[in-house]
Amino acid sequence: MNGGSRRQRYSSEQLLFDVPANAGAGRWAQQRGGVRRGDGEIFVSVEPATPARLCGGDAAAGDSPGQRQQLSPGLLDLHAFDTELIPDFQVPGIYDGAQKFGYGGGLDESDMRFTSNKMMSKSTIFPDGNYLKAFTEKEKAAPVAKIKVVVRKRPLNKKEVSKKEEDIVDIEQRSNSLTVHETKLKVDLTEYVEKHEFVFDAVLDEDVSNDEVYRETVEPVVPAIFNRTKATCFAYGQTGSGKTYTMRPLPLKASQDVLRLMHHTYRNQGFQLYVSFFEIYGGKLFDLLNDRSKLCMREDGKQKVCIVGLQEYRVSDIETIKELIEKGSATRSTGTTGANEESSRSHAILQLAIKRRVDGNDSKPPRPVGKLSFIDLAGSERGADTTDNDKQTRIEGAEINKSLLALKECIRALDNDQTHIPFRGSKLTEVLRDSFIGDSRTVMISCISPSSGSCEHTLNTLRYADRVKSLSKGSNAKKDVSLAVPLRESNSSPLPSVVPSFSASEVMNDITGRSNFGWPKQQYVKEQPAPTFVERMPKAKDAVEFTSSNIAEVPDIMYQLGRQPSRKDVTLANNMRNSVAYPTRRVEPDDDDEHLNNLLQEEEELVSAHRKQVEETLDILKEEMNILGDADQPGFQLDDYITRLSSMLSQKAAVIVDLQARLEQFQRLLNENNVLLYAQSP
Ligand SMILES: Nc1ncnc2c1ncn2[C@@H]1O[C@H](COP(=O)(O)OP(=O)(O)OP(=O)(O)O)[C@@H](O)[C@H]1O
Repeated sequence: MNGGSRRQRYSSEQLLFDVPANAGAGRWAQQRGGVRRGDGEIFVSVEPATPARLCGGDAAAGDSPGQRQQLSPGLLDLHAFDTELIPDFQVPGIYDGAQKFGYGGGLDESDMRFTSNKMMSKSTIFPDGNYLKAFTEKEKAAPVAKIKVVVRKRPLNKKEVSKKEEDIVDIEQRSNSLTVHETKLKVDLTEYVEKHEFVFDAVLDEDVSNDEVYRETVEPVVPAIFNRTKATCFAYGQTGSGKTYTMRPLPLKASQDVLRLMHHTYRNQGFQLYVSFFEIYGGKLFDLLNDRSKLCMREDGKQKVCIVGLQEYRVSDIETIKELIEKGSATRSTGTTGANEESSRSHAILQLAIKRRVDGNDSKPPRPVGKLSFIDLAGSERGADTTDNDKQTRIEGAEINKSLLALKECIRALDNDQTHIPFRGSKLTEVLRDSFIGDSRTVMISCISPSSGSCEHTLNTLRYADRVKSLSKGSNAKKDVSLAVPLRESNSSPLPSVVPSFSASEVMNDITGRSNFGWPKQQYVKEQPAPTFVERMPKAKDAVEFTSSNIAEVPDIMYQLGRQPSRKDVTLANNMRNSVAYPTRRVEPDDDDEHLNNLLQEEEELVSAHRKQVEETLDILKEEMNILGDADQPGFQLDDYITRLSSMLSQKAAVIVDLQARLEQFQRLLNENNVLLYAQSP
């Protein structure tokens, strides 16, 4: 049938299809017959003579073609059949076979959306959100990158639209790149747009569904957790950027795949699935599946982290998992921030653990095999969220910042195969310790808002993602390449009329402070981290005070000055790039550790200073109670009362000022570390 195509036999392949939940025989049979070939369409043939077996879930099995079968939700397992090979796309499946079996119909291509045209990677989304999917042994064994960084942009929300904020993020899915258009002001107050371009492993725009996010991120790592791999998927981004929206569906989808593999590919091999769900809030652990009971973290003799008291539920059906996830999510700590009414104040960690009972021995506990952890991080900017929130929120922010910094450090250390991994940097990384040692995979989903009002946070998120990406060995992640392009709008007066004409070398001089043409220096020098660039530069003692970005950006600076850089300018910039030595702060591999340690030490000192302040205040309070008591007594000495009260108030003020100074110092350090987070070289 359908001549002209090559034919391929999948005798040794086993293809597993998830049958959509509501795709009983009726639905399938009622579809219009046949599936046409072509780009993105499927064609399937099961030859009458080929033994094909349909089974799975509660579907009735039939062993020979021509036999009518009842399909119901579950798994459809097809093997040993022929199929036509269609260039670029093929799905060996059941549709024509189904006709032969007497279904009288297949699926029309309009009912199917293929998201991949890779051989043997087949996924179909039905309009109702159900899906048909096939895996092969080959697919299972496909290597998965150790660190994968994916960016997801959410749509503008109503609030942003009503404030007339613009979408400033362009996504180019085909090249996995995105551009942020940042509007800035020149010295003469005309606007210009600075473009920041990034490349990641995948970029997903606002139209991409949660199903597609799953396929791009977690799906490829699922088979690996049956093979001793520990995989971690986390979402990162400012509050309201869509972390929870993105993360929430992933565990359930992964569970479906895990169950499918357990019940089919690894049938009768003793694998079991366990679910746990907890949160880290203010440095403490709470079980989200056990009335938020407080948990303790302990290390055993082998330095393995155990969370004492954490309830793990053994699950074997998707409904139970769904209930558990819903229960845990409802228990999670949320609060309100300026950007999100239901903001996560904690890091929520949901773990799917695969264990194995060896030789059916029920007396021994099952052995841990692999684990998949989903982390919905609290908003990344919460530490800086000091304006419209209270003290408690700011303390939460400090804790969150610390854990994000520590998380980045751990990923970096892991990817460098460093022996020392700074797990102790935060509760989050301590908890994840066993997910990071051995054969591990990390998927980071950076969530960004497209709105102009969130530009700074978006850039910070992307820089963090870029940093994580650049940690990945062999990464060819393009760094934040910024280009300043004058706005062509009427209110932007063209700069050439107001600025003198400079050559690149003059601009270079200006950057180095030798001459500033009367213009404030900052106007020319963009804050522009260039993570690996400085590292690659040779060091020299007496080199001028350049930053890595200054030189790389000469042509950009020329643009800012309204000048089109000539080829000579660009060449000069390139030459400078290659020859000038950089004395900028070189970040040694252990610098981050040191910062982290400083931060932790400062934090300890702050807490003990606070404790001292409370004790001292209590003493003063007692004293105050005494003088108030005296005031009620006959013979009350007013002069004495005034002197003592004045002294006490001064003491109280001094103690508070002292604590305040320490707190400010700590906040500064946090902010610096935050800057480092985005700007450091690996
Ligand atoms: N891709 C998207 N498509 C449609 N709506 C989205 C998308 N991403 C987020 N939203 C909506 O935006 C709002 C904020 O999203 P969400 O709660 O996931 O943010 P968050 O990053 O988890 O915030 P926080 O850190 O404060 O918890 C929600 O109402 C959510 O439904």
